[in-house]
Amino acid sequence: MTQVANLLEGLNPAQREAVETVDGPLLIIAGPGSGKTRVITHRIAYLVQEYGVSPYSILAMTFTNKAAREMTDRLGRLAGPHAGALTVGTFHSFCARLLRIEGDFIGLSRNYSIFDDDDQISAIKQCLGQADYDPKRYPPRAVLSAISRAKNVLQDSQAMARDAAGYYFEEVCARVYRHYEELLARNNAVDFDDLLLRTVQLFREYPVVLQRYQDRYGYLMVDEFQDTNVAQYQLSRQLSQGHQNFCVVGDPDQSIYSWRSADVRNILNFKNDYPRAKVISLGQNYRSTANILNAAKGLIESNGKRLDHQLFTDNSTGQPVRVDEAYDEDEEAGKVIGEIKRLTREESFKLGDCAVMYRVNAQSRAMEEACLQQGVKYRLVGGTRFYQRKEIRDLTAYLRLVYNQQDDQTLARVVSVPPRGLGAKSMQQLGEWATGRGVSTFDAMREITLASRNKQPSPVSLPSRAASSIAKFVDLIERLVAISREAEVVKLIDVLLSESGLQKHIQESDERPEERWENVMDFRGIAQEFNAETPPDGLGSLLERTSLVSQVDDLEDAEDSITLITLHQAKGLEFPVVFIVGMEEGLLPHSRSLDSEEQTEEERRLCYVGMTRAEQRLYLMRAFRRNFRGGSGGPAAASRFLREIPEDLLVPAALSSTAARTVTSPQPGGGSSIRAAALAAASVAPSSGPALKVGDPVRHRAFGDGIVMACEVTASDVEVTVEFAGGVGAKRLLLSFAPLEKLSDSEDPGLGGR
Ligand SMILES: Nc1ncnc2c1ncn2[C@@H]1O[C@H](COP(=O)(O)OP(=O)(O)OP(=O)(O)O)[C@@H](O)[C@H]1O
Ligand SMILES: [Mg+2]
Repeated sequence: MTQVANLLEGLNPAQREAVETVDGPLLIIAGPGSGKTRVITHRIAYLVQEYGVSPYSILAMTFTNKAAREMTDRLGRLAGPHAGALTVGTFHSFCARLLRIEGDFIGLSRNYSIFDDDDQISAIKQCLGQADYDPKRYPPRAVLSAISRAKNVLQDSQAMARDAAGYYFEEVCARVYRHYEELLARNNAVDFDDLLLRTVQLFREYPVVLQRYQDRYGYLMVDEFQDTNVAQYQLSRQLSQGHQNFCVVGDPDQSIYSWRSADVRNILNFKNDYPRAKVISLGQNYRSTANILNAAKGLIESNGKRLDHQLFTDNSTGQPVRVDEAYDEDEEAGKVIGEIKRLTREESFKLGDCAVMYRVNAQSRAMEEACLQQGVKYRLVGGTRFYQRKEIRDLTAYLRLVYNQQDDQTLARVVSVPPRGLGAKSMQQLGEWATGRGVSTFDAMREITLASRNKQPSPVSLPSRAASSIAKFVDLIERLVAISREAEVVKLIDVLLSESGLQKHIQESDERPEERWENVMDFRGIAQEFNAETPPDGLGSLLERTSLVSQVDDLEDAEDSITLITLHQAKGLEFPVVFIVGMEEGLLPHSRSLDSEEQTEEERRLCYVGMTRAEQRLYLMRAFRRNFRGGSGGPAAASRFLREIPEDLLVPAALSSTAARTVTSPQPGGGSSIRAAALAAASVAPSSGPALKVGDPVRHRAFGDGIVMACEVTASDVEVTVEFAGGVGAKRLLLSFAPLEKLSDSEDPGLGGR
């Protein structure tokens, strides 16, 4: 009994009510950090300890495996040895297990396989062929997405076809879908969406089976209910039909998965589907300081359609949210790491207290590198490490071969990306011949090419197609080698990308071509740093850097390490210190979301989720330039979200960067009064106007003297065009960063009046 008392003690009255409501449907809608997940875990422990409910009959669904693990951990502490008998997992893991046992009913044998992304795409390609559709007109990725959407609303191919009548693309997809179903069946396989769909179908067609699971699971709970899709909701309804002991917790303001067909309307439907449902809201946030909470609330209020609910905290005010700006993503990363080091040195924080969150995976690259340079351990949640991504490995393999043609290992990788008609058999023959003569594969290729150029018979008998492929390949590599000896690294990369066909290969790939190309451009941005070295030393240094970075896998699970994580994956988690990087228009909100208000609102919720992960410190960072946008590093305006946060809760942080890097571009740090004025103008508040006007004479630390030709106020800065004397010409500069000094009129360099 004392244990039960303890279970309830740590709860406020609303939470306690939720825990004690053990029978019937229960809907808990509440904001971040209000204890929703805590209520679920306590409720489970309470059911077991107070009511003697068998843990075997409790099913709790979470959204990610990580969340499931965290809940099991918390339950281990609360429910002790009972915890093992509980079923806690994601919808997908629950269904996968169920289908292993019951799949026979619907023709799936026990050893069925689950198709991953690559498998799915090649299956779709095959099906497009069977149905006689041109994959150029019907991109497999788009077809697969349409099929996935149909599956998420529980449509099989027939249902999809019925719905598609009159919409040509959908009709095509429905036909491909039918072939795809057959293919999956032939392979005794399912895809990710099928796990849910097939389980719901199984329950529908075999009530006996459903009955068994209804009997077993007398209590059902779902966390993060705002992110369930139709299939997940349907499955929960089936399971809870009889007893209706169904408890869901969620927060409409944190719904961030509509792109995966999650439907926040499930929360609203809940009240219709379960009219007896008790609704409880939890108003108190226990996670964050008042400043952090209020900043987040200020942001989310910009969303139009919201269920209004109260959210307050008794926590201390805490420090203001810190906002800082950097020249580019590397400086941004350097500043973040510098501040984290300071927090661990001067305050009581540990590395494990700190998390850095970002919108897209490509942003992890700069952070990973800064960690490495500074010897700070990190763990990357989800996502492949930057240098291990396929497109980056392909590109660096080319560079490595150009640097050292004796590397057979690397040649083997490069030779078929993109495919160039050199089959495994030819390569094997070639390899054997080379080994026999004790030369590298590339040298052997060179000999063959030389022979054919001199119209001599080939020393190895190869199909003529292979021989001509080899000659082309040798040509390509030799040309690149020549360039590498005289040109800057970036130039080499550019020629390589276009002439090897790698660029086309990546941009036309089926798998996230945009994101992959962004990664390549990000890599190009890194390479820029080595441009200054004499060729081919720059290439050598670049390669050294990349291999160093990819050799530190063992850092991954280190306990005392900072966490690098996307905003999407951060859902449900909490950290004492949070940095959100890349607060820029086009990134957060993401450019793909800008054409619809609804999607922009989802981006705002995503930012809200990120901010509300923070317990004590929150930092919002932006960079003026970001290399992965296309290598040129176009300037980006500050995120509108920064302006939407109440200004009095923010302070400029002016963090110092620890990154040891040589910068050739204009750098923050000039001490002129114009800079101060411009910084004020460039703060998160809308600009108060330029401190320079057209015609003003100015002096730049590097470019010399010039005249202001144009001033343009952007969202967060002032862009000035200055015509410099002495053959330097016109430059466009960001006022807040350019080391510009206004001259008195008597110092006019004499260009004026044009
Ligand atoms: N009554 C309470 N007393 C003390 N701490 C609490 C109380 N309720 C919740 N907490 C703590 O507040 C933090 C947030 O709780 P929890 O993670 O359950 O919130 P949540 O509503 O699930 O948040 P999110 O919406 O972000 O998932 C946790 O550290 C939790 O232990
Ligand atoms: Mg939670």
